[in-house]
Amino acid sequence: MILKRLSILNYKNIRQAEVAFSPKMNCFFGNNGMGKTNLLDAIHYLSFCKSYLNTPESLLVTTDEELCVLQGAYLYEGRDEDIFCSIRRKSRKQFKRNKKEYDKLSDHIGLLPLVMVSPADSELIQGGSDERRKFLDMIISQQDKNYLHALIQYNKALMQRNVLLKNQVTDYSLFEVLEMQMELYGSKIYKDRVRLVEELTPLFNSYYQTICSSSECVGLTYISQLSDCGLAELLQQSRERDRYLGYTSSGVHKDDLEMTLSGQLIRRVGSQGQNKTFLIALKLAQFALLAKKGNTLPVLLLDDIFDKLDASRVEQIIKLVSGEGFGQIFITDTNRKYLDEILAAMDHAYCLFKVEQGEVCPLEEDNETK
Ligand SMILES: Nc1ncnc2c1ncn2[C@@H]1O[C@H](COP(=O)(O)OP(=O)(O)OP(=O)(O)O)[C@@H](O)[C@H]1O
Repeated sequence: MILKRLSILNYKNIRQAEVAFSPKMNCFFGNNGMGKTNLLDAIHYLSFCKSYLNTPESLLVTTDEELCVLQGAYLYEGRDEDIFCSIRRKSRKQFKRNKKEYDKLSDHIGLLPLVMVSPADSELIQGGSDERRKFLDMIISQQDKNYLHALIQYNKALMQRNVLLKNQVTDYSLFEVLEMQMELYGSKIYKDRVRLVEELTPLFNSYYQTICSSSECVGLTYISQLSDCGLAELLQQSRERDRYLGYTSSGVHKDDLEMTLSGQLIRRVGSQGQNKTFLIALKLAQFALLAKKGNTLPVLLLDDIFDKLDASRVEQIIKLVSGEGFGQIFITDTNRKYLDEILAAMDHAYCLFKVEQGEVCPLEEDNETK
């Protein structure tokens, strides 16, 4: 899958842009705060109907404007796909595929697979378990519509159970109905997450070892109460405690993905460069898995990935992304040095852009096919 052209009207600090991309490597450089991340975020929005940075919709529209429009022209395994999105302040957004509006935005998820690596990923290590669950859920949802459906239904039942708990309802038959639904959808979510972590781990280990060129030992372990007990039983057992707490304390919404370096939690022992390497390896593993299981290669967005990495790790990453196995790549950096190294190592077509004050300018002299 390839994003051929992107047009942007009033997305954050990008007031207007019409950009044609290379099917392979697209590099963007510019000073801090110029709009490089915003550009990648707009591409992310077209795949996931939301900002990667979880920016509220009202803050996506340029400060003094009312309407934001994103339009992407894609080539998907030989056929054209046009994706259109308009966001108006204080109004429902419109999302269309080939001029037809979606009934449900969830129908769009997975159509345009995409993996983004961003400085904001540090939250995966430093943040709460919800960040890590979202990461797993987002990968599986891109491959499996039933998973996204199960997640939506599980969360609905969970919210309803929490309302019963808050209102101190004691009619257990009402709990039973909701707990049956949570068991049904929760056990699918649990099994799919277990399988994902099993599949991701060897790929992740291999990328980590390649990038750090040493034998630092890293690990991923999925932690769930469901590994010892069925969810219906857990929920029934915890009803009294949950009524006291006012929320549901057991279930797949409490699961976690443990991330370790040399057997210790990486958030406690990892250096900034080790954390960054860990996250890049994890995202490349995600890419490899989506590429293997899907019908098309995902788009890869690499936002400012070289900061904090030593020269040898940078060299390994440059080798990886300029080699085979990837499709279309968008990469940003504050200076051209690393981007030029990537372009020098490649034998494919590429585009190079300068991003300045929200304007995306192609550099004609570099815009050649080798
Ligand atoms: N809704 C908005 N309207 C106008 N400008 C906005 C809006 N939201 C964010 N911005 C501006 O976008 C700029 C940030 O852009 P972005 O994060 O893309 O920078 P960047 O080029 O990636 O920088 P860095 O190299 O520091 O990561 C900031 O100047 C911010 O004020």
